[in-house]
Amino acid sequence: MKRAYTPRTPCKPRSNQKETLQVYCRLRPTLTTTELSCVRMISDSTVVLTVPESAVNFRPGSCKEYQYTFKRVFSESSTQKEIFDDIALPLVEQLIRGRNGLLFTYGVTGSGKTYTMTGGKQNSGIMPRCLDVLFNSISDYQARKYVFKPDKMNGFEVQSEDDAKQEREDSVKNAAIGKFGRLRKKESYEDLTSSRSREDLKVSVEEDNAFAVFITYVEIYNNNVYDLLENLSTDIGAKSQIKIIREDASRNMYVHGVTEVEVKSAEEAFEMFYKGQNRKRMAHTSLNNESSRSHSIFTIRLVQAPLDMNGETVLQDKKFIGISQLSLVDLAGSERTNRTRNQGQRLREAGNINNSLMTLRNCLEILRENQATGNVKMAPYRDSRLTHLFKNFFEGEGNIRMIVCVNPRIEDYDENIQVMKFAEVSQEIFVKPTPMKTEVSTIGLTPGRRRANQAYKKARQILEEVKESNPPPYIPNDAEIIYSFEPFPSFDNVDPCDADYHKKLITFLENRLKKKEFLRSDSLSRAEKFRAALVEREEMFFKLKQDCDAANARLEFKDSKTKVLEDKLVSLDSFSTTLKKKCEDYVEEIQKLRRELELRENVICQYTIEKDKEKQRTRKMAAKTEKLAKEKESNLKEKKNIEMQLKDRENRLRRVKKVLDMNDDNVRKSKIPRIHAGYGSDSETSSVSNAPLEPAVLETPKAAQRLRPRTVNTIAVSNPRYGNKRCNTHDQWLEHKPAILAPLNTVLQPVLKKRKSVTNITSPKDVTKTSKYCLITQSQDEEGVLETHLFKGDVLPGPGGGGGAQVIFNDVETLKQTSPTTSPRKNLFDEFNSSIATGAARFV
Ligand SMILES: Nc1ncnc2c1ncn2[C@@H]1O[C@H](COP(=O)(O)OP(=O)(O)OP(=O)(O)O)[C@@H](O)[C@H]1O
Repeated sequence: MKRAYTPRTPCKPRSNQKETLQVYCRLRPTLTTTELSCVRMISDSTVVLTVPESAVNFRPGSCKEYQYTFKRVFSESSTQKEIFDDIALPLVEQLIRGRNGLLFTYGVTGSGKTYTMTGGKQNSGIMPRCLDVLFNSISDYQARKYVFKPDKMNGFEVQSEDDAKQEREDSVKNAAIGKFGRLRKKESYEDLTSSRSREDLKVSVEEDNAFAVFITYVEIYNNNVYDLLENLSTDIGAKSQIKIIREDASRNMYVHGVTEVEVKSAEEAFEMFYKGQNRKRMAHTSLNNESSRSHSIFTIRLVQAPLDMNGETVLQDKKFIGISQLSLVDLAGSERTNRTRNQGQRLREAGNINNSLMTLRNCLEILRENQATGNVKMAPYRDSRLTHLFKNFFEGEGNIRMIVCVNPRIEDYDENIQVMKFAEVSQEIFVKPTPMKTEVSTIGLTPGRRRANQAYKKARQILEEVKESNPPPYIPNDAEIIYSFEPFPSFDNVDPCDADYHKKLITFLENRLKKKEFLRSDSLSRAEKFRAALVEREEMFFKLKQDCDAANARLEFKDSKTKVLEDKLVSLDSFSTTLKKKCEDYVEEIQKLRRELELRENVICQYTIEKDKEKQRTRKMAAKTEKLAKEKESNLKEKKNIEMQLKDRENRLRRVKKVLDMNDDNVRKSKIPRIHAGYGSDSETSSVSNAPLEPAVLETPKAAQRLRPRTVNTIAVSNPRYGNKRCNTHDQWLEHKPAILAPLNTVLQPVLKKRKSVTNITSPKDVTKTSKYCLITQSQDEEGVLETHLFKGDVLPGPGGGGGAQVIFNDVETLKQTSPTTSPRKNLFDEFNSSIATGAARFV
């Protein structure tokens, strides 16, 4: 076997504290048992590569082998647990002790880098196991969320409990709004966490410190840094921003503006990891179904700070904060493009991956050379984001470990050779450990204060629970446990002459003495403080007792006052009840009255309506009355006219009478029958009633004919002027009148000796046998005025001598009487009747 490359013995570290970069090799199992392998493990730390025929440097006939030595080589059958225990667990311990660590997997594509770093469901990789161990160790000593807060400049601040509480409440509200979405169900997080294999290991921690864990997850893709935990806007197609790498105040490199998530459990951290993993750029290539196209960097940052002297809250001083980080880097696989036959984007990605890996190799080579030769050649860290970000680690700060993953199949030989060479050389680089910032002794606080505080709280709780128990409860005194010293180192199998052991023992005893001294002085000062506090409490107690007595006296006084007030309250209560009752009665009464009022209002309303109607009727009546009054007035005027005419005629008649009187004698001789008829006005009536009437004698028929129909609206009386010469006592009168005639008695009746009254003429003989005819009609107008007409005429033989008769009317008389049913006229009517009666007596 020919050694192609003999690793140089690592350069002597300049200081004892320095360590070399540790490189491990892991062989991936072949897919099938028949698959040919070109890698062979010959010891725990050595592998041998056999040049296959397909290799570039294969020379026929020669069988070349290359041997490489690493810190440790893990065979194909090595478990994830073995890998973790050996490689990552020390890094977690160092993380808890405050030292930085960097672990990266390196190798050809498909060689098992992601598998080693993340693993699967049943075989958790390094990352979940690191989280498990970390949280197993610090879970009892975690600070409340947001007590430690990133200052956005790669550092942390410590917040007061109140501020942290406020921020917790705010974050709950923001989470409710749902801006920062949780993982989608379809993602594999739940599947992976539900039944994943967990680490039970625990590392001892500084109990008087409070811890908080923050995680970041970034990827370097095409030489750009992207934040995989960034809270992207909900807009469709929103892309994460390119982040830049900056140097902090302590000259450490960090990704500026990266999302740092505080996690309180491994599950929470794991959930965040898978959230980022879903965004990570993966692709299907001919060599790996799920090939990482970017370098992913998952960083766990552990922040710790001492508790205050009471062991209760974190010391509010930034300078005591200790920050350590463990970066787990899953590098993208190196690949030869002619083998992968990548094109387009995949080809560009491959180019970038290879470039950054090349830069990593260059930087480490220059670093190694510088350390070996003392040169100060500048390593091209800035050529790649990957080397730029971990510059501090490569320059010696922090612990670096590398796992070289090897797929032993012969197709990967050429690339594996390059990887092996680089990995072996990298082992020669030295790194120096970073000391933890916070040392207990520098703070000057009593160790064990967290436990002391817990014991104190426990004792108080016991006292609270059994306050009045007699005898007092037993309170366990944990002081010994709290302040106990570390046990003496074992003396078994110790060589008494071993100088190293002596040295260790002396150091141990010195530390123990120092601690004892510290505890004693601390105890004395505490005792002093306690005594002072006791005196102060005693004084306070005395003062409080006095206050209490005074308060008791006041209380008694107030009690008696209260009693008086209570009695008053009782009487007021009963009074109030009575008033309430009355009030209820009143309310009832009011309701009753209201109902009544409503009824009355309804009646009034109805009455008003009727009144309005009545008014309208009255108005109509008034109009009618007015109309009637006008009519009456016009009638009166007419009546007056008629009276005037009558008077005028009477005057004329009187003059005629005078003429007649003068020929009285002649008249008597003429034996003309006299007709007693009396009609006249009121004035005539009065004259009739005052003096006896003279019979009217018509000298000739012509004089009688001059009499015209006359209208009289006063009581009729017998008037001699109306005597008709033809109406002598020998004339046979036919009185034709209605069956029902208003009782006129003698008023309209001419005193006819021979008279025949009929209501209906049935035969002409009724007429021919008479010489005079009188037709009586009656009618009554609206005002109740009764008009009686008498149409008089002579009966003459009918023309031709056929035995018929004809009546020639030659006189008409009209009598108007007021209806006796109308009250104002009734008196007049009575007067008329009585006057008629008087007058009639005289005619007959
Ligand atoms: N030690 C192992 N035991 C069992 N299976 C393994 C082992 N290592 C890798 N594998 C399997 O090999 C396949 C490729 O592994 P992985 O994805 O981890 O490769 P990779 O180096 O990350 O590739 P790339 O660089 O392309 O991302 C996966 O299916 C993985 O399960």
